[in-house]
Amino acid sequence: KKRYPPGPKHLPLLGNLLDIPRCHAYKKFTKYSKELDSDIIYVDAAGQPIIVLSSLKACNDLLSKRSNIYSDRFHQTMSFELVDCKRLFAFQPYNDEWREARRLVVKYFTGPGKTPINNCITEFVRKALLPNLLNTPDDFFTHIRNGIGGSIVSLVYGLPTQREKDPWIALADEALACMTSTCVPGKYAVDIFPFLKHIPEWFPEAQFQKEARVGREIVARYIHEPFEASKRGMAEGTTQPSFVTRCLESLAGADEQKELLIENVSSTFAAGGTDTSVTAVKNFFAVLLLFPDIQEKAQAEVDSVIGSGRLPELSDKPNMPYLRAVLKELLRWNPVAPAGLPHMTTEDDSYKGYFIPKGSIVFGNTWAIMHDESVFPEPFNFDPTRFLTPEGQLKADMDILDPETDATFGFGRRICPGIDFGLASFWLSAACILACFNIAPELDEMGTPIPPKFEYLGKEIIAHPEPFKCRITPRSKETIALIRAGYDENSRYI
Ligand code: HEM
Repeated sequence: KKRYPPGPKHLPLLGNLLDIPRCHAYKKFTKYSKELDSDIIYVDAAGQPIIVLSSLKACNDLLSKRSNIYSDRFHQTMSFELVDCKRLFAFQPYNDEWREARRLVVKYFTGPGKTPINNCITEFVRKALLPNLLNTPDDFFTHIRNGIGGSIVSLVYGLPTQREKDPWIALADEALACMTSTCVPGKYAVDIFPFLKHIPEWFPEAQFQKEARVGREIVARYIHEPFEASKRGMAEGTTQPSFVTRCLESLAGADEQKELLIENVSSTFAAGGTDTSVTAVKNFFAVLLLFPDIQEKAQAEVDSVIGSGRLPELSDKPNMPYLRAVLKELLRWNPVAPAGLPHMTTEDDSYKGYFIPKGSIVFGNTWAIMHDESVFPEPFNFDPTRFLTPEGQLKADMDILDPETDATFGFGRRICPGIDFGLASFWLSAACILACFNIAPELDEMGTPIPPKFEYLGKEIIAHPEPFKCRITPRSKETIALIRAGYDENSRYI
């Protein structure tokens, strides 16, 4: 008899389907893992095996070291078929089409030659994020989206981007919301019982069909329209050099198949980076509000490194260990993608004597890994010093797990290809915000600070905070002048 990993008791047919919550499922998985004292657990979703790995070692052993059989994606009827995300390589099975897409990304976005990426991030922070925060601070959620998301869209498509309310970013936003909310495992009955996809939209309880139709239309527009606009701009000479223009030039005379590939890679890359990086920066605002002492200490470090008369640059990063530790702690304390993106096995396997069937959905439970008290004592406390030596330098030999490199960005062959981009935009935004602004709680009519409240609904793959309020004020006249000098107020465009 096959010995499956330990798991909660399950019902016949339904298995643990009724035990898996629709929100924050990773927390329930963490609880099971603790109760069963095992870093590998087995959950049965109406016959669909789910393996949850709750230690970095188990994730590395399986998702990384055996990534030849752990790199497939779960075929979710809702997102993959009904919303038609199958064109996006993040959702694609582990096959030649995915490999070809991934090769293009690696060629253009990773390794040496990242200067265009860094320049683009710097430009968007200085010409969009900072001026917008200065001019209309209450809309900071939108500004983060426009500043961070805009840099990715611009880098990929080279289209002129508006400093505020850019229509391409708005379209990307809408499409992302559809993608991330429809690919949550266990959320839709049609993912468990695929025959439900044949139910018509007018049928009672077929709300998912309406959601799928709306999502399908937006995702199709998002994949196609910016790509076509970029091609048009290339012909008219109005597009800046970008991933799309470079690919099309190097594949001159490319056939329709190759164009579809470039379109797929562009939209996936732009989508993969936007929500994640934007969420990390929103979480940074939350931390500044919650821990004013940390804000003060990080500001002191930034000031001491940049002196006066300039803004932080990416090259300052090695000289700001405290800020780096704050950002590591933020990625640990509140992971952007707490359960990562599920992988799937393509062959039977065994681990620690347990049988793992082919076709299992495999989660690397980042939340559990980052809140393991044996690795991070008092894991729910926000404490950047856990990454620092007593002298205030970053621990060199990271005897402790490093959230910048471990788990946060996934595992194995599917690991996030936007790590460099994500970390650079996160760091530069944080350093510039600290250099230019004080972030404080809102005041009530009596002038008393309102204690900040944060809510994470946990309904999607990315754990974004619900909108919250804060007071963002420039730190000095000098910072106002520096921000104003960095962009052209008379132009709508960046
Ligand atoms: C804080 C920032 C970010 C975080 C936390 C993050 C996290 C992740 C995670 C957990 C995965 C799943 C990996 C796996 O399956 O094991 C992923 C995949 C991916 N990410 Fe990121 N990411 C970030 C930024 C970015 C950026 C900036 C880009 C692009 C500009 C990007 C593009 C992608 C793509 C295309 C995939 C799909 C890879 C594939 O399936 O082959 N990400 N990311």
